[in-house]
Amino acid sequence: MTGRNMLLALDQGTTSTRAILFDAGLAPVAVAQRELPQHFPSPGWVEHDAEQILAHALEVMRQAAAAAQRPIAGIGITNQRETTVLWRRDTGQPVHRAIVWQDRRTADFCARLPAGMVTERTGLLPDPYFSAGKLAWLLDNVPGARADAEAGRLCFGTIDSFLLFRLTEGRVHATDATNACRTLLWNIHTGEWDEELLRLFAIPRTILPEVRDCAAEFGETTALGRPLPIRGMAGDQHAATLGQACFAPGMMKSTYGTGCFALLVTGDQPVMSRHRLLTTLAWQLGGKRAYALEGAIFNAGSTVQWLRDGLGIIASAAEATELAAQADPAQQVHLVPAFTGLGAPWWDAGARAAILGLTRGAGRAEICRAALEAVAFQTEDLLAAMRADTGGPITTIRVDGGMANSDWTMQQLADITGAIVDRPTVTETTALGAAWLAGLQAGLLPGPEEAPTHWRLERRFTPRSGTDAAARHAAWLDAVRRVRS
Ligand SMILES: Nc1ncnc2c1ncn2[C@@H]1O[C@H](COP(=O)(O)OP(=O)(O)O)[C@@H](O)[C@H]1O
Ligand SMILES: O=P(O)(O)OC[C@H](O)CO
Repeated sequence: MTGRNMLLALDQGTTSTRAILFDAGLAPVAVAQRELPQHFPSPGWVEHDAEQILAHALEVMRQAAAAAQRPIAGIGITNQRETTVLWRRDTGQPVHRAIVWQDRRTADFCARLPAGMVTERTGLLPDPYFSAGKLAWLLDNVPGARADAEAGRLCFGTIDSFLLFRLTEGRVHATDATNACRTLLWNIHTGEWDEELLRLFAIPRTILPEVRDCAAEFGETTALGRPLPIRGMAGDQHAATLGQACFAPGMMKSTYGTGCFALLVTGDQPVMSRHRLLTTLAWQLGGKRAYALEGAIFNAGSTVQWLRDGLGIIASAAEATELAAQADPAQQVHLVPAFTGLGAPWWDAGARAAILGLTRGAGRAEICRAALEAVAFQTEDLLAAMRADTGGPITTIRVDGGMANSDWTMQQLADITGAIVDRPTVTETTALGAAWLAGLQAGLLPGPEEAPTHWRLERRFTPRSGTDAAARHAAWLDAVRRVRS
């Protein structure tokens, strides 16, 4: 970076909202965070209070920005994807709580959709995970919403779009292409809202945001006490791909937070998956789209949380690793973490979690090992699908997210997948990617075609021989077969 300006990233995630101030070398200098309350009004339903998200976003951005000793050249926003907000154009007030990506209320509706047509246009599957079904539910279930929407009185958006609207006091109703491509309403081939899909979901065009590049002038906010430009925007997994500097086809990042999201960059043409992966945007810059194959696993770190809070067999996430390392290698215990069904490549909403292979000799250590190993096995299932879709090997995985802190788990990941696992020095890659986008737009950083300056290796995990990886993975697949609905 040639200037000395700073960059502010806002990472609005499923369980927390974080702001990170980055210095001129893209090193984090200040962090502020708030946990986000979750609402579960019915089994399988998950909601967030969008006003509370805004309040937390303002609070953490103000805290982090207070540490800035130089001018802030731009704000980058990154967010939990698919989560759906519908709000009044005149006041900015949401008409209902946000419906979160994990929410399954539209499962029956989605099961009736024409899967081939939806996948061909969006690269996605007609699953309740995505926004369009949630938006249709809001229009049909909030009194007066459909009439107000048709009269142009409502706005739809994902969290990025809602925050932008409010940060700019209603002047800008926009989103970026990576968030748009997760709605099930945006055509990944044309890069536009798709008329056929709008008809299928009965969505009035007037409520949709304008779609911009990930690095663009999104408007100015005065919410931090001085005018600041918003210059970057991307869904969190796409921002993490940029933060991991996965700029070339064949590069892959895998984020192990609550869930796990693996993106393999495939280049400037979409690779349509034949193995139930998602075809998605990696980024859109300078009007040009880059594509990726994505595998989404719904439960990764959340399984460790369940061991701690549900079963109560560990006191901290770190203890799971300590116990796993002591487990009896002769015990063949498997934990299939299908707490909310199975994501890619199975897409089985009815599957439920199970622990299999227990004997009287099995205990806490073996269950912890099974929980951590499940992450490696599930990643291998995604990699197998990616290899089959692209016809090429995957040699290296760049990892991040809370669970990537577990050295033992990362070594298992290398052993099971046969790929090198690289962990960078900055594991806040989502925020890093958003800051990078803002820096790019501000003209302070080079584009993806030039050698990245913001990625440095912290630790490399190399696959070991003699670990019976193939036999262990085969036993895992047998366990998955048993929990399928
Ligand atoms: N040392 C560790 N070993 C295993 N899991 C861990 C460890 N540290 C954190 N985690 C898991 O990582 C998750 C938090 O990661 P984070 O990236 O902050 O998630 P998110 O952004 O989805 O909220 C938690 O679910 C936690 O159980
Ligand atoms: O909030 P995270 O980090 O769990 O990410 C959520 C994903 O974007 C959902 O698709």
